[in-house]
Amino acid sequence: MKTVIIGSNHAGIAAANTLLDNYPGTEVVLIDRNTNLSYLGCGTALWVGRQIDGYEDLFYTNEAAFRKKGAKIFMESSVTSIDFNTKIVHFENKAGEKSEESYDKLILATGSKPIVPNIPGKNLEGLHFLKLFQEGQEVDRDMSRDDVKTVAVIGAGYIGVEIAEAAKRRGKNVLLFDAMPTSLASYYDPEFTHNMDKNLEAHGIELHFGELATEYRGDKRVEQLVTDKGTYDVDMVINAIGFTANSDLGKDHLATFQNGAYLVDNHQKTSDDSVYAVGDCATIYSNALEATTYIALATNAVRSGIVAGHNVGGTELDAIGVQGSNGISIFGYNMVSTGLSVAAAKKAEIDVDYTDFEDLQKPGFIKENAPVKIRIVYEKSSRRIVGAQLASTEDISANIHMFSLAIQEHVTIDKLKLLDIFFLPHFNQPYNYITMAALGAK
Ligand SMILES: Cc1cc2nc3c(=O)[nH]c(=O)nc-3n(C[C@H](O)[C@H](O)[C@H](O)COP(=O)(O)OP(=O)(O)OC[C@H]3O[C@@H](n4cnc5c(N)ncnc54)[C@H](O)[C@@H]3O)c2cc1C
Ligand SMILES: NC(=O)C1=CN([C@@H]2O[C@H](COP(=O)(O)OP(=O)(O)OC[C@H]3O[C@@H](n4cnc5c(N)ncnc54)[C@H](O)[C@@H]3O)[C@@H](O)[C@H]2O)C=CC1
Repeated sequence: MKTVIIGSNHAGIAAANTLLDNYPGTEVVLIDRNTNLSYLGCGTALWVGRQIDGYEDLFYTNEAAFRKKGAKIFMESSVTSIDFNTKIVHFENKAGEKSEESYDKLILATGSKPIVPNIPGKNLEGLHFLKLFQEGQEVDRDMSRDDVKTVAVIGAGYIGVEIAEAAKRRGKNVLLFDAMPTSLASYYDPEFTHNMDKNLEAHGIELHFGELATEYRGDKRVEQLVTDKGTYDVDMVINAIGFTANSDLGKDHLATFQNGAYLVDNHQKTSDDSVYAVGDCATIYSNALEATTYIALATNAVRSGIVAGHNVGGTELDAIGVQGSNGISIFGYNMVSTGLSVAAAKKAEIDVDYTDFEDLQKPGFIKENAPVKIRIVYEKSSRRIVGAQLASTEDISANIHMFSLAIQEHVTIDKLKLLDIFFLPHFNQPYNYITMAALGAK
């Protein structure tokens, strides 16, 4: 059997490795238009902000590794069209030479693309996006210019907040814009984002929330950013207002979601029996929403690639859905969340309650210690947990995995009240904040 995989980043790589490692004899062909594969975008801000020495270690595999496993791999080759009837993929390399590959099974792993603000001045120099490794390099180069003193970041989601920190660490004046009234509004409730906003301000980042960019102005290069509330002199702009699915190749043939992502079942199969879709170009099932949705995360890309790989290889494997668990660490302030915030639940018309608690991570007699804020969100009628948020300067990240499992397994808030949580003063308190928050639920 021959499988062609279009896109060899996180999702495509996971699917290819699953097939190559578990199904000897399977013919695998990978096609990608980029020069590199496996770039960990999460490292861009760390590298641009000089928190790590360089980008070299942000790649975890390469072309040679796939050749060694017996796969055919075509890099710098763009798939231009797919004939779904004859099962042939047409592609073109950078020299313009056209080729084709037939398939028995096709895995679409074409990922996502940044949403482009459609405002005047969008072709000026000094405007950036942050998706590809090469775009990270361009941002890094621009930040190295002495005449780039003020950087505007549009979008205070995960990419925006992380790159705002990086720009500040590079000594720039940083203006951070978002349409919403706080940073990270899609992931956390205001009681949490306000702390992050204070943290950003305390580190000198100028916040402009509830403000919409309307124009980039300049001669050749951007010189001003105009919003619905003011005009700002800037030397560089980084746009980070979210991703949308890159489904150009199959959107006329395959069923799609409202944002264009390929609709997939729990085997990652699309509406065409021979075609699978994985990662950022596909939908995902949310256990919190109990519905199909779109969540662009590398973690989901890898898991969906594994599921598709096994199903294509011949082993039935059901995806179990996700919670969209995520985390961020900015100037030492850590936030993690999973499932739905109260705001997200309201938007999805799920009637929820929540319980909050705040306490030190460890008993008061331990010197190295900091407060932790927790919110657990649960559905009013069923009392199932649908979300959790934690924030602290302590490393509270591992707590969120338990809440992810709780959402997946439909655990109620009441089940959490007497959960066996160990105590050791080096780590936590006997009256653990998870227990205390659960006990406080209405
Ligand atoms: C700056 C940044 C930081 C991030 N940080 C995190 C993080 O901390 N945690 C996390 O979970 N996620 C993070 N993400 C999100 C994560 O990177 C994506 O969810 C992930 O890359 C999705 O993987 P994918 O393989 O589905 O798609 P993509 O990474 O988008 O890869 C798609 C591939 O398809 C190829 N392709 C597309 N069209 C064609 C075509 N026509 N022909 C040939 N090839 C094609 C592309 O060249 C690309 O290599 C971050 C993203 C960015 C940009
Ligand atoms: N730590 C992590 O897990 C990371 C995850 N990622 C993922 O990569 C994807 C893309 O990241 P982001 O681009 O940061 O998307 P995002 O969805 O995290 O944030 C986009 C932000 O832009 C704002 N916005 C939307 N339209 C706007 C407009 N016209 N003007 C001003 N603001 C506007 C939104 O309110 C939102 O705060 C996301 O799925 C994200 O979860 C990215 C970086 C790190």
